[in-house]
Amino acid sequence: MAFIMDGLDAEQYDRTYDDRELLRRIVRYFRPKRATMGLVAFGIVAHSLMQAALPVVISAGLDRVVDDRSTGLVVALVAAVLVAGVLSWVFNFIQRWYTAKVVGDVVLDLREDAFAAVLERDMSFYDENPSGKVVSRVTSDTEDFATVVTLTLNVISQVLMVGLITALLFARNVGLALMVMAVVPIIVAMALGFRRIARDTTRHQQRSLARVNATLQETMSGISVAKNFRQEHTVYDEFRPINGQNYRVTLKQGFVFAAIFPALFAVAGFATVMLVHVGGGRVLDGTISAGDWYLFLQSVLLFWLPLTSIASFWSQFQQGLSASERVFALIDAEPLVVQRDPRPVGRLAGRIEFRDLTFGYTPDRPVLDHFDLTIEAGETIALVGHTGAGKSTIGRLLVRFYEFGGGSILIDGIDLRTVDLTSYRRQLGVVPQSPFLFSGTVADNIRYPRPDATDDEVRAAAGQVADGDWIAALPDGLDTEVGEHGSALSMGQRQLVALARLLLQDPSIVILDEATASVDPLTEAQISEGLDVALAGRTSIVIAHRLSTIEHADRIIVMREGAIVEEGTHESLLSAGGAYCDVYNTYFRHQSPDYQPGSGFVSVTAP
Ligand SMILES: Nc1ncnc2c1ncn2[C@@H]1O[C@H](COP(=O)(O)OP(=O)(O)OP(=O)(O)O)[C@@H](O)[C@H]1O
Repeated sequence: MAFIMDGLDAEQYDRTYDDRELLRRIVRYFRPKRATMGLVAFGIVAHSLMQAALPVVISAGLDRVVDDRSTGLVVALVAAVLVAGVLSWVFNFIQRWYTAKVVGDVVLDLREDAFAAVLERDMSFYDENPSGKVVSRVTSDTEDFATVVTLTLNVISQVLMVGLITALLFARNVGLALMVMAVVPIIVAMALGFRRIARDTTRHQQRSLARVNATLQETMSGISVAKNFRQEHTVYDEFRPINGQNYRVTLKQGFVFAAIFPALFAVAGFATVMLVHVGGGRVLDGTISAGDWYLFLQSVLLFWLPLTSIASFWSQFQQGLSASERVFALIDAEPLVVQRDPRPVGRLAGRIEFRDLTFGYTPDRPVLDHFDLTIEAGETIALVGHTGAGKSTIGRLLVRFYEFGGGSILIDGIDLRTVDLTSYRRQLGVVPQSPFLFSGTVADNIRYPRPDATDDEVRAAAGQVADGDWIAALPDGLDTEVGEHGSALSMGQRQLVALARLLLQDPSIVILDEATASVDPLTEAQISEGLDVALAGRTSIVIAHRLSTIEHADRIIVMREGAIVEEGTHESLLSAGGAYCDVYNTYFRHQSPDYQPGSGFVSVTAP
């Protein structure tokens, strides 16, 4: 059986709440909806009363008709049944209408809270939790939570009905009523026994569905790569076992749930048979009237149905409960990046110090180990080194996407752990290798860091990048729609938009991961010009991939395996013949204007 559960372990941030804690959290969402809940309660009580009244009216009518066979009595009985039926319908409608309203409102709130929590999570959270799984929590799990609520309200109504019928049965005939009651403990015991197993299978089912979602999501985001390499069949082969697992887990859940109803109905059916037998005998020997016998048989039907649904309710209730548990776990996930005593920062000069910094994405694999680096305000440094050396990691720690283990980062002498992240990040301009553009126009994207910027300010920022020449090449200028993720623009154009966005933001510190993708010489020149303007007067950390950047940098930092192995200017490092020369030969040599294939190597003389 173990293979069915492969990969369905709890996620790291999953919590297990006890039922009371969970219910307390759920109730908190309902408190503001008291007025509507009042209407629901009214509908429940009135509907239950009407339901219970029907067999009483008919039973009393039957006894009278037996004694007095008048047509008027039959007509009155029909009218009474009709009125009770219509009222029962109206109250049922009120109950369900307002239940739908309350549930809708609560799901709305819960989903907003879950989404707000998703936005708050650190980047490390997204490393560990594929976006598809997170999406499942915000969508289908909040939906399942709604089921809990609808079910709970139905069950309250059912309990009320069972209470009324029980009182009625005892009032009519204690002996028969006791016979009916004898079966109740058996049904309750069966339901309770079923409770735990239902919750476990349900939790597995939800996790496996989240796995399906995560796989689909990943496939969709990488579909162009898969098609490029003609790997559709591999993607399909990976999806099949995950989908198959969901099938098996869902089937198991179905079997578990399917077992409970027949078992409960068998017990209830047995009790009804006994009642027909004993009740019929009593009518024959004149101990009870035919009306009473009818009342018992009808009431018992009204009694079993809610009771069996209360019992089976546990299964679905558990399903919703484990869904809400997952949503609350998402909302409650502890942030790893914690700002102690955060204080807003004013305009920063931009002096950055990494002191004895230690960090690893996983605790057992440090990427930076006792790392030291000081960058002066306004200085431009170029980080170079082979792939995986830790260059991007430095930028990510500076943005505070991840929490570091030891040491400190100081900005203008202030410990980064004590700054208010909103005011700090406003002064950080981050340009990733492949700039992300949101759907909308070029102007919308430039305006992104400062939504209040005027059209003139947006135009001015765009005009500062390479004198604005690039705008003329866009079909509708700044009003050009960029398409999903900027797909309607070329890579070079996206970078130019990102630079204009940076200028509008006017940060003190820039972290720029230079694009590796090559662009045409004209765009290359425009980007180069744009960079000169964008970086001027700001502290800049450039993960450099372009020769012109390293040539213009104030200082080049050469990294290897998370440590600085060399630093200096382009000329000084070239003449030193050390690690930089090796990096130069690999990445930058061919970008020289005098480059001839197989030429331009500098000799590496130092180790
Ligand atoms: N999100 C992550 N989770 C786990 N390990 C990571 C993560 N990101 C990077 N790493 C690891 O950390 C190390 C440093 O990565 P980093 O991205 O900083 O290198 P880099 O020098 O910027 O490389 P590149 O030039 O290829 O971007 C690498 O060994 C990488 O595998």
